[in-house]
Amino acid sequence: MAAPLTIALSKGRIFQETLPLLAAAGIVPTDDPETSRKLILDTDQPDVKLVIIRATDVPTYVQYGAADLGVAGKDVLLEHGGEGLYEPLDLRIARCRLMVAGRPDQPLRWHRPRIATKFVNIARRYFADQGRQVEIIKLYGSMELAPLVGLADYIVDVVDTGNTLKANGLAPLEHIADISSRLIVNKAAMKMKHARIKAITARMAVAVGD
Ligand SMILES: Nc1ncnc2c1ncn2[C@@H]1O[C@H](COP(=O)(O)OP(=O)(O)OP(=O)(O)O)[C@@H](O)[C@H]1O
Ligand SMILES: O=P(O)(O)OC[C@H]1O[C@H](OP(=O)(O)OP(=O)(O)O)[C@H](O)[C@@H]1O
Repeated sequence: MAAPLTIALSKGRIFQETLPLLAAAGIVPTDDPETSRKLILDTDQPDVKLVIIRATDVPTYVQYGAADLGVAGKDVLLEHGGEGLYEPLDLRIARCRLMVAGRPDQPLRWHRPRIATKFVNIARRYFADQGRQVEIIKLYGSMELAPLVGLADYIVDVVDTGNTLKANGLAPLEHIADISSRLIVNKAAMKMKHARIKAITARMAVAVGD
């Protein structure tokens, strides 16, 4: 009898892009998170469940072993810190870049410019590494608004096409990191359920062309 497994995923782009990779590992959800209100989804394998949570909560569930596996953006993992997790596979999905952005025409506050972001740890580390003093303002979304209304001088956010920045008169200024989503594994589960997790990782690795 195989060890039961719980996999943490977020709705939206990660769920959609993870579906074919899960299928390659022989796991097919029998509930759809976009239409179901259930937070624990069944799969075609009776011993494999999916838990559907906020993207930023995925590393926390896996860190504490509430889920054995998860899929999380590298941005979310850098912000979380990665404690209690292994990150065995780059799934190469939900690709984007973490950038500093701002209004190209905006007069800059040279003394401690204000940075609005939901990635406060990443931003603090990035500017500290460069010896730049900044004031970080924590937001939970729509960061692009902050420079438009004078809340901040710059933002730190993910950028893909650049359309959101452009639509708001902002421009990408500095590149912090290339981002993609990663398979993450609870460290204890990696020991206790090693064969099962290794098999899933190997099949997903083939599917992503690793
Ligand atoms: N525009 C984008 N293009 C490609 N990938 C993106 C884009 N925006 C975010 N991502 C990546 O996809 C992941 C999930 O993004 P998603 O928008 O589903 O969640 P979120 O809204 O950032 O999280 P939360 O709901 O916790 O606030 C992000 O962590 C990031 O790695
Ligand atoms: O460069 P672009 O292609 O315009 O993508 C960048 C946007 O994508 C993300 O938001 P998302 O679409 O996930 O909406 P959200 O704010 O609800 O997370 C991010 O916060 C940017 O606003």
